[in-house]
This record gives sequence, structure tokens and C-alpha cells, in this order.
Amino acid sequence: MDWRERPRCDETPEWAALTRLAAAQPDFDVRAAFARDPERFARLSQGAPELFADWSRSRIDAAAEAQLLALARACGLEAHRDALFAGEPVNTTEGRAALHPLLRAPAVGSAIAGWPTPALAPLHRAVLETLERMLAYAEAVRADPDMTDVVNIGIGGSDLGPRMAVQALAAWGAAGPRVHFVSNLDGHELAQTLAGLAPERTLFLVVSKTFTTLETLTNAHSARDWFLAQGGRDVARHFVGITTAVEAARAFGIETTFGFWDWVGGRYSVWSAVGLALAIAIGAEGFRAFLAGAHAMDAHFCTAPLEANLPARLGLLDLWNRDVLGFGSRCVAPYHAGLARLPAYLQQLEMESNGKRVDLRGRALTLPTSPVVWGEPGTNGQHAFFQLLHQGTDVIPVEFLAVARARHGLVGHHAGLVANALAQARALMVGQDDPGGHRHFPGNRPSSFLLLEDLTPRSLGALLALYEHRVFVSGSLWGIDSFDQWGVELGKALARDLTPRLLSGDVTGLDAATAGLIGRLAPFFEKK
Ligand SMILES: O=P(O)(O)OC[C@H]1O[C@](O)(CO)[C@@H](O)[C@@H]1O
Repeated sequence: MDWRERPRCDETPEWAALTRLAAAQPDFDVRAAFARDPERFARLSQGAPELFADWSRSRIDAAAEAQLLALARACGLEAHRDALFAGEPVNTTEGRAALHPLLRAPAVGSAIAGWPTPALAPLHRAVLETLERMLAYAEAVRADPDMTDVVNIGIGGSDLGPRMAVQALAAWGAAGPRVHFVSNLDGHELAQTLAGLAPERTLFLVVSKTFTTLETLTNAHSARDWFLAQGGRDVARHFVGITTAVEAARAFGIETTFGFWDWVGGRYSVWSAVGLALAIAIGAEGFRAFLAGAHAMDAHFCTAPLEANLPARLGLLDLWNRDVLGFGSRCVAPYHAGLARLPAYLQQLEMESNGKRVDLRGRALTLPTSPVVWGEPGTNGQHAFFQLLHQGTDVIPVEFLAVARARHGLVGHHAGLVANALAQARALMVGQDDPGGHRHFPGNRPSSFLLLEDLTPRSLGALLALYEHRVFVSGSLWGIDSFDQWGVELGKALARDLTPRLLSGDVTGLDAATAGLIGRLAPFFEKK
């Protein structure tokens, strides 16, 4: 099937069959399903590179999954996946490829036979050249005793990936400089970060795909002003640019730049030079392992039959939860303090990719798309919102994530931590009877469980690639463009209009609510 001619999932007979299947068991109970089928855990779980996933506590059974797989085939998922890897312009609204897997394709020994294709060879060479230059630079920074602090200035995809990964892989960063992240337009964040730094010992990474993003440019200018005001002398040595707009970075005064390409979406860019902060934190070898883990997952996604293909199976589960069962949100609960920023990273990955209301042809969708993704690390979340997950009126699938091995030497923590993840998933499912009501847990609350043996650069790479492909799978069946983000533009344009109005107090033509608030705020912003 030509990937451009694929039907939307709700246009297929397989979709109608799927909804009939769901309608036939309106009161599906996971506990009863386990009792009926002793093989349920084995059927609804599988291994993949670097991790194991179990979704047997979801409100799905093997028959529904088989129908979802038939739906995926009817929707040309495999053709679409192959088009993604071939560099076809799958980002149709911007006329671009989405070739982030190429960023982790090794120089030799690709695990995907015949890929990268000869047509991709020039791009692959450019990727490898930049990678080598960036890793050599990262090692030089790590070896420079005078460079004690690195500040990554970027936002969205130019912040969330490296920020999350640096924190997750802190155990690998001991020998490198301290790495800080500044993203917010709120000057408090930059001011607090700069307060503890010395200009001559600080390296600023200005990371922006477009080099036009208001937050990043404002922070970069303020950082440069601070650097010069503090007696810093060599801007060229202390400011590095990571961007597809190398000329704009030069105009800012940056000499050292690392480029990437318009076919790398911001939220898919941690594998490119956008990951420089991570490479500085964990070193070249660690960064190569991070890429290798992602490549192993790419190979799995490309080659495993759909029945044993984890990104496909989880992406289809997501579709089932959202569109058949109507769950509007998913909680992500990583039981590892290092993964505290994973929910925020996944929010951008999933909600910016699949929070869409029209299909590739611009027609309004009839099915709901991305759920709201949110979460906190365990066990913290247990003492905040798990009350609602267990006893609230909404049913919210929870995705638990646990790591078998701990990298600290403290006794009495890790077994308890992992046991808590297991206990929460079990409590959600089994529930508890209480005729009095307040201690009643309905149970049958769905969850999935991702298990890593260890949190390493390689396993983190595989985990993130799993999520990327899983988001692609549900987006593909919805028939949307998972690689654009037009929904962020209107607010940016309106902010440009409102900024001078805060200073002038001019509310001409504004809606009454905005005008009323500006009336209250303007006195605080009057030009001094
Ligand atoms: O890297 P840039 O161009 O500064 O963009 C930052 C982020 O802004 C967005 O465009 C959304 O506003 C994201 O998609 C992107 O990751």
C-alpha cells in the first residue's frame, strides 16, 4: 500500500469489527480475564531491546489485540513505518521527512538490513560527521579543568530531552562539569542559575532549531550581557550554538556551531547535537551507547512482525484505551528519581505529536486523539494523586516504570521502591471490598508496566525510541501528521502583540477579559 493512500482507522471495516468486539463485553473485568486465561500474562507482555513490557492488567484481551493488529495492517502501518525510515516526507504539512532514526544509525553494522539505504548515504555521512565533531568537543570540555559549569539554554525539544536524560544518567556523569538547564522566559530561572557561576568557568550552549524562539534568544542575550558585565572576555569560547540556522547563530556572535537538519523535529532531536549537554555529562562513549540503544529499538520496530512488535502493540493499546474505552488521560509513574522529568518529556513527545484535530487531508477527525499525559515519579505520586487513581470517578490508565538494579549503595530502599510500584499496580487491579464505602476500592483499574534491568545510556535510548515509535503508531492509525505543531503558533503571535500593550496599556481591539487583566497589570509595567 502507498503510504499516502492509507485509510484513516475509522474508515475501515476492521474498525467497525473492533467496536463490535468491545460492545460485546461492556463490563470487561481484568480479574475475570486472568481467571479465564492462565496464559494472559504471557500473551499480553513481551521483551524488546533493553526492556520488558507487561500490559496484561489493561482492559484488553488477545482477541481485541488481534483485531487491532488487523486494523493496523488495513491502515498500512508497515508501509507508513517504512516510509518514515526511507526518508519520505511523512511530515506532510511541512513537506519534510522525519528521519530521527538516522541520527542513531551506526557508521557500520546497522541492525536493519539494507538501511540506511544508498539514497540516505549523504545525509548519514553528514550525521556522522557532526556526531564525531560534537563528541570530540564534548570530550574536550570534559577534559578542561577550567570549565566547571555548562548551561544549556533552550526550550521544548531543545531542553526537555537533554534535561531529562542528564538527570536520568547522573550516575554516568561524575567526572564531567556540572550541567544546568535554563528554559523559561521567567528571568528568575536564569538569574538563579547565574548566581552561582563564574563567567570564565562557564560554557553556554544556546540550543534552538530555529534560532528564533523568544525564550531562548531572550535568555541567550541576558546570559551574554551577564557574561560581559562580570568581566568575561571571550564570548566565542564561552558560547556555542546548536541550530539548523547557523547564520542566525553567527549573527548573535557565536563562532562554534553544531548543525542539524529540518527533518529532525524538536521533540525528536535529543539524538542530534541537541544532545550536546548530555554528551558532555556522560561522555562520548555513553552518548554512543545511548544512540545504540535507540538503534536496537529502531531495528526491532522495523523487523519484528506486528504480533511481536512492542511499539506497535503498545501504540495499538493506546488507541484502544483512548478511542474504544474512552480514557482521556494516561498517568506515567516512573519509579526512579532520575526519571523525574520523563513525564514532562513524554508530554511534549505525545501531546505535541498527536494532539491534532484534523487528518492529513485537513478533514476533521471523528475520533479523539492524544490523551493528556501526566505524572510524577513514584513513590511521590502515591502521596499526592494516587487517591484519585484508586477511588476517583475517572478511570485513568497508569504506566508504571521500574528499574531492577539500583546504582546507590543504600540499604533498605530499592526493594521497597520496586515493591511499591508492584503494589500500586496490583491494588489498582484487585481492589478491595468495603460495604461501608469509604474503604472500597473498585479495582479493575488498568495499568501497564515497563521494566528495565538497569538505567543505562543504552536502556534509556531504547526506552525513548520505544515511546517515539509508539506515538507514531497511534498517530499513523488516526491519519494525522505526528511531526508538525501548528497549534503552538497562535499563542506565540498573540504574545508578540500583547507585550508592548503591557507597557503602553493600549487595549484597543482586545477581548474584554484580556483588556481587563491588562488594565490591572499595566501599572506594574509602565516605562520607567
Ligand atoms: O528549538 P526551537 O526552534 O527553539 O524550538 C523549541 C520548541 O518550540 C516548539 O516549536 C514549540 O513551541 C517545539 O516544537 C520546539 O521543540
